[in-house]
Amino acid sequence: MKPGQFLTVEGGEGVGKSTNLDFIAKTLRAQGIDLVVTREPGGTPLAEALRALLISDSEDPPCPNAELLMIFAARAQHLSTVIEPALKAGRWVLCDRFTDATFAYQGAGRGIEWSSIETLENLIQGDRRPDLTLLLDMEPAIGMDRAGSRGALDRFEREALPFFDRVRRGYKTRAAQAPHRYRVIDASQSIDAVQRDIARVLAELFNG
Ligand SMILES: Nc1ncnc2c1ncn2[C@@H]1O[C@H](COP(=O)(O)OP(=O)(O)OP(=O)(O)O)[C@@H](O)[C@H]1O
Ligand SMILES: Cc1cn([C@H]2C[C@H](O)[C@@H](COP(=O)(O)O)O2)c(=O)[nH]c1=O
Repeated sequence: MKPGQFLTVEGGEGVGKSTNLDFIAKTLRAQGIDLVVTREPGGTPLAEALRALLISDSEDPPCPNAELLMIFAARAQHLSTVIEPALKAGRWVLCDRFTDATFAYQGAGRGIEWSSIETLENLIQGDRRPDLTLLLDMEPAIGMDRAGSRGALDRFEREALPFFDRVRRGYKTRAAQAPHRYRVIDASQSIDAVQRDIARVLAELFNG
Protein backbone atom coordinates (compact mmCIF):
# COMPACT_ATOMS: atom_id res chain seq x y z
CA MET A 1 0.00 0.00 0.00
CA LYS A 2 1.31 3.49 -0.87
CA PRO A 3 2.32 5.48 2.23
CA GLY A 4 0.98 8.93 3.06
CA GLN A 5 -2.09 9.31 0.84
CA PHE A 6 -4.27 12.41 1.23
CA LEU A 7 -7.97 11.73 0.57
CA THR A 8 -10.75 14.32 0.68
CA VAL A 9 -14.54 14.08 0.58
CA GLU A 10 -16.48 16.96 -0.93
CA GLY A 11 -20.01 17.96 -1.80
CA GLY A 12 -22.83 20.33 -0.94
CA GLU A 13 -24.86 20.38 2.25
CA GLY A 14 -26.46 17.12 3.44
CA VAL A 15 -25.01 14.97 0.64
CA GLY A 16 -23.84 12.38 3.18
CA LYS A 17 -20.20 13.32 3.78
CA SER A 18 -20.22 12.46 7.50
CA THR A 19 -22.16 9.23 6.93
CA ASN A 20 -19.75 8.06 4.25
CA LEU A 21 -16.61 9.34 5.95
CA ASP A 22 -17.24 6.75 8.67
CA PHE A 23 -17.66 4.05 6.03
CA ILE A 24 -14.45 5.09 4.24
CA ALA A 25 -12.49 5.19 7.51
CA LYS A 26 -13.68 1.68 8.45
CA THR A 27 -12.84 0.34 4.99
CA LEU A 28 -9.34 1.84 5.05
CA ARG A 29 -8.59 0.70 8.60
CA ALA A 30 -9.75 -2.83 7.70
CA GLN A 31 -6.90 -2.80 5.15
CA GLY A 32 -4.45 -2.01 7.96
CA ILE A 33 -4.04 1.63 6.94
CA ASP A 34 -2.90 4.00 9.71
CA LEU A 35 -5.41 6.79 9.21
CA VAL A 36 -6.02 10.30 10.54
CA VAL A 37 -9.61 11.48 10.05
CA THR A 38 -10.13 15.21 10.17
CA ARG A 39 -12.22 18.04 8.74
CA GLU A 40 -12.18 21.57 7.39
CA PRO A 41 -12.63 24.17 8.50
CA GLY A 42 -11.33 22.68 11.73
CA GLY A 43 -9.10 19.84 12.86
CA THR A 44 -7.08 21.82 15.45
CA PRO A 45 -8.26 23.92 18.43
CA LEU A 46 -7.49 27.19 16.61
CA ALA A 47 -9.08 26.03 13.35
CA GLU A 48 -12.15 24.76 15.23
CA ALA A 49 -12.49 28.18 16.89
CA LEU A 50 -12.38 29.78 13.42
CA ARG A 51 -14.95 27.23 12.21
CA ALA A 52 -17.31 28.24 15.03
CA LEU A 53 -17.00 31.89 13.96
CA LEU A 54 -17.53 30.97 10.31
CA ILE A 55 -20.68 28.90 10.70
CA SER A 56 -22.43 30.75 13.51
CA ASP A 57 -24.76 33.72 13.29
CA SER A 58 -23.32 37.08 14.14
CA GLU A 59 -24.29 40.73 14.09
CA ASP A 60 -21.09 41.21 12.12
CA PRO A 61 -20.86 38.26 9.72
CA PRO A 62 -17.62 37.98 7.72
CA CYS A 63 -17.67 39.61 4.29
CA PRO A 64 -16.65 37.21 1.46
CA ASN A 65 -12.94 38.16 1.59
CA ALA A 66 -12.84 37.90 5.41
CA GLU A 67 -14.53 34.49 5.11
CA LEU A 68 -11.94 33.39 2.55
CA LEU A 69 -9.02 34.50 4.73
CA MET A 70 -10.47 32.88 7.86
CA ILE A 71 -10.81 29.61 5.95
CA PHE A 72 -7.21 29.78 4.75
CA ALA A 73 -6.00 30.76 8.25
CA ALA A 74 -7.70 27.64 9.62
CA ARG A 75 -6.22 25.60 6.75
CA ALA A 76 -2.69 26.89 7.36
CA GLN A 77 -2.85 25.79 11.00
CA HIS A 78 -4.46 22.45 10.12
CA LEU A 79 -1.86 21.73 7.45
CA SER A 80 1.13 22.63 9.57
CA THR A 81 0.06 20.87 12.79
CA VAL A 82 -2.02 17.89 11.60
CA ILE A 83 -2.01 17.09 7.88
CA GLU A 84 1.65 17.56 6.94
CA PRO A 85 3.09 15.79 10.02
CA ALA A 86 0.77 12.81 9.44
CA LEU A 87 1.58 12.51 5.72
CA LYS A 88 5.30 12.91 6.38
CA ALA A 89 5.08 10.07 8.93
CA GLY A 90 3.56 7.88 6.19
CA ARG A 91 0.04 7.95 7.67
CA TRP A 92 -3.01 8.48 5.49
CA VAL A 93 -5.25 11.51 5.98
CA LEU A 94 -8.98 11.49 5.28
CA CYS A 95 -10.37 15.02 5.36
CA ASP A 96 -14.03 16.10 5.30
CA ARG A 97 -13.72 19.01 2.82
CA PHE A 98 -10.55 20.84 1.73
CA THR A 99 -9.66 23.54 -0.79
CA ASP A 100 -12.08 22.31 -3.47
CA ALA A 101 -14.77 23.54 -1.05
CA THR A 102 -13.19 27.00 -1.14
CA PHE A 103 -13.36 27.07 -4.96
CA ALA A 104 -16.98 25.88 -4.79
CA TYR A 105 -18.32 27.98 -1.86
CA GLN A 106 -16.21 31.15 -1.81
CA GLY A 107 -15.47 31.02 -5.55
CA ALA A 108 -18.58 29.81 -7.35
CA GLY A 109 -20.93 30.53 -4.41
CA ARG A 110 -19.76 33.96 -3.23
CA GLY A 111 -18.25 35.13 -6.52
CA ILE A 112 -14.55 35.40 -5.57
CA GLU A 113 -12.23 34.94 -8.58
CA TRP A 114 -10.70 31.47 -8.74
CA SER A 115 -7.34 33.06 -9.56
CA SER A 116 -7.37 34.77 -6.10
CA ILE A 117 -8.12 31.44 -4.44
CA GLU A 118 -5.30 29.80 -6.43
CA THR A 119 -2.89 32.47 -5.15
CA LEU A 120 -3.79 31.63 -1.53
CA GLU A 121 -3.74 27.90 -2.29
CA ASN A 122 -0.16 28.16 -3.58
CA LEU A 123 0.91 30.38 -0.68
CA ILE A 124 -0.57 28.23 2.10
CA GLN A 125 -0.24 24.75 0.61
CA GLY A 126 2.85 24.89 -1.58
CA ASP A 127 2.57 21.76 -3.73
CA ARG A 128 0.23 19.92 -1.36
CA ARG A 129 -2.96 18.75 -3.12
CA PRO A 130 -5.25 15.79 -2.34
CA ASP A 131 -4.28 12.49 -4.01
CA LEU A 132 -7.94 11.51 -4.38
CA THR A 133 -11.17 13.45 -3.96
CA LEU A 134 -14.58 11.82 -3.71
CA LEU A 135 -17.28 14.25 -4.79
CA LEU A 136 -20.73 13.31 -3.48
CA ASP A 137 -22.97 14.95 -6.05
CA MET A 138 -26.69 15.52 -5.75
CA GLU A 139 -29.48 18.02 -6.46
CA PRO A 140 -29.01 20.68 -3.75
CA ALA A 141 -32.73 20.64 -2.86
CA ILE A 142 -32.47 17.00 -1.69
CA GLY A 143 -29.38 17.77 0.39
CA MET A 144 -31.08 20.78 1.95
CA ASP A 145 -34.06 18.60 2.94
CA ARG A 146 -31.72 16.05 4.51
CA ALA A 147 -29.72 18.78 6.31
CA GLY A 148 -32.95 20.45 7.48
CA SER A 149 -34.29 17.23 8.98
CA ARG A 150 -31.13 17.05 11.14
CA GLY A 151 -32.02 20.22 13.11
CA ALA A 152 -31.13 23.93 13.19
CA LEU A 153 -29.35 25.27 10.12
CA ASP A 154 -26.00 27.08 10.31
CA ARG A 155 -24.96 30.28 8.50
CA PHE A 156 -24.00 28.46 5.28
CA GLU A 157 -26.97 26.07 5.32
CA ARG A 158 -29.33 29.04 5.42
CA GLU A 159 -28.16 30.30 1.99
CA ALA A 160 -30.81 30.12 -0.72
CA LEU A 161 -30.98 27.37 -3.34
CA PRO A 162 -29.31 29.40 -6.17
CA PHE A 163 -26.19 29.66 -3.97
CA PHE A 164 -26.06 25.86 -3.70
CA ASP A 165 -26.70 25.48 -7.43
CA ARG A 166 -23.59 27.60 -8.02
CA VAL A 167 -21.64 25.57 -5.44
CA ARG A 168 -22.62 22.35 -7.22
CA ARG A 169 -21.57 23.76 -10.60
CA GLY A 170 -18.30 24.90 -9.05
CA TYR A 171 -17.56 21.40 -7.79
CA LYS A 172 -18.46 19.85 -11.15
CA THR A 173 -16.14 22.26 -12.94
CA ARG A 174 -13.32 21.36 -10.54
CA ALA A 175 -13.98 17.64 -11.10
CA ALA A 176 -13.92 18.10 -14.89
CA GLN A 177 -10.61 19.99 -14.62
CA ALA A 178 -8.90 17.25 -12.58
CA PRO A 179 -10.38 13.87 -13.66
CA HIS A 180 -7.24 12.00 -12.51
CA ARG A 181 -7.90 13.09 -8.92
CA TYR A 182 -11.70 13.29 -8.70
CA ARG A 183 -14.27 10.48 -8.50
CA VAL A 184 -17.87 11.68 -8.73
CA ILE A 185 -20.45 9.59 -6.84
CA ASP A 186 -24.22 9.92 -7.31
CA ALA A 187 -25.23 10.78 -3.74
CA SER A 188 -28.97 10.66 -4.45
CA GLN A 189 -28.87 6.84 -4.37
CA SER A 190 -29.60 4.76 -1.26
CA ILE A 191 -26.82 4.66 1.34
CA ASP A 192 -26.02 1.07 0.31
CA ALA A 193 -25.67 2.00 -3.36
CA VAL A 194 -23.53 5.06 -2.55
CA GLN A 195 -21.26 2.90 -0.40
CA ARG A 196 -20.98 0.24 -3.11
CA ASP A 197 -19.72 2.96 -5.49
CA ILE A 198 -17.31 4.28 -2.86
CA ALA A 199 -16.01 0.75 -2.17
CA ARG A 200 -15.30 0.37 -5.90
CA VAL A 201 -13.24 3.58 -5.91
CA LEU A 202 -11.32 2.50 -2.81
CA ALA A 203 -10.61 -0.90 -4.38
CA GLU A 204 -8.94 0.95 -7.31
CA LEU A 205 -6.73 2.63 -4.74
CA PHE A 206 -5.76 -0.64 -3.04
CA ASN A 207 -5.08 -2.42 -6.32
CA GLY A 208 -3.47 0.51 -8.15
N1 LIG B 1 -27.89 8.10 0.64
C1 LIG B 1 -28.67 8.61 1.60
N2 LIG B 1 -30.00 8.48 1.51
C2 LIG B 1 -30.83 9.03 2.46
N3 LIG B 1 -30.40 9.71 3.55
C3 LIG B 1 -29.08 9.87 3.69
C4 LIG B 1 -28.14 9.33 2.74
N4 LIG B 1 -26.88 9.66 3.14
C5 LIG B 1 -27.03 10.36 4.30
N5 LIG B 1 -28.33 10.47 4.63
C6 LIG B 1 -28.92 11.19 5.78
O1 LIG B 1 -28.90 12.58 5.43
C7 LIG B 1 -28.53 13.38 6.55
C8 LIG B 1 -27.27 14.19 6.20
O2 LIG B 1 -26.18 13.28 6.10
P1 LIG B 1 -24.71 13.68 6.58
O3 LIG B 1 -24.78 14.37 7.91
O4 LIG B 1 -23.87 12.47 6.45
O5 LIG B 1 -24.36 14.73 5.43
P2 LIG B 1 -23.19 15.79 5.33
O6 LIG B 1 -22.84 15.86 3.90
O7 LIG B 1 -22.11 15.45 6.31
O8 LIG B 1 -23.92 17.10 5.77
P3 LIG B 1 -23.30 18.54 6.10
O9 LIG B 1 -22.23 18.82 5.14
O10 LIG B 1 -24.45 19.46 5.94
O11 LIG B 1 -22.82 18.45 7.53
C9 LIG B 1 -28.35 12.43 7.72
O12 LIG B 1 -29.55 12.40 8.44
C10 LIG B 1 -28.08 11.08 7.04
O13 LIG B 1 -28.50 9.98 7.84
C1 LIG C 1 -13.72 23.82 3.89
C2 LIG C 1 -14.75 24.86 3.57
C3 LIG C 1 -16.01 24.80 4.14
N1 LIG C 1 -16.93 25.75 3.83
C4 LIG C 1 -18.28 25.67 4.46
C5 LIG C 1 -19.15 24.61 3.86
C6 LIG C 1 -20.00 24.15 5.01
O1 LIG C 1 -21.21 24.84 4.96
C7 LIG C 1 -19.24 24.56 6.25
C8 LIG C 1 -18.66 23.39 7.01
O2 LIG C 1 -19.65 22.58 7.51
P1 LIG C 1 -19.88 21.02 7.07
O3 LIG C 1 -20.25 20.39 8.36
O4 LIG C 1 -18.63 20.48 6.48
O5 LIG C 1 -20.98 21.03 6.07
O6 LIG C 1 -18.14 25.35 5.80
C9 LIG C 1 -16.63 26.76 2.97
O7 LIG C 1 -17.49 27.62 2.72
N2 LIG C 1 -15.40 26.81 2.39
C10 LIG C 1 -14.44 25.90 2.66
O8 LIG C 1 -13.31 25.98 2.11
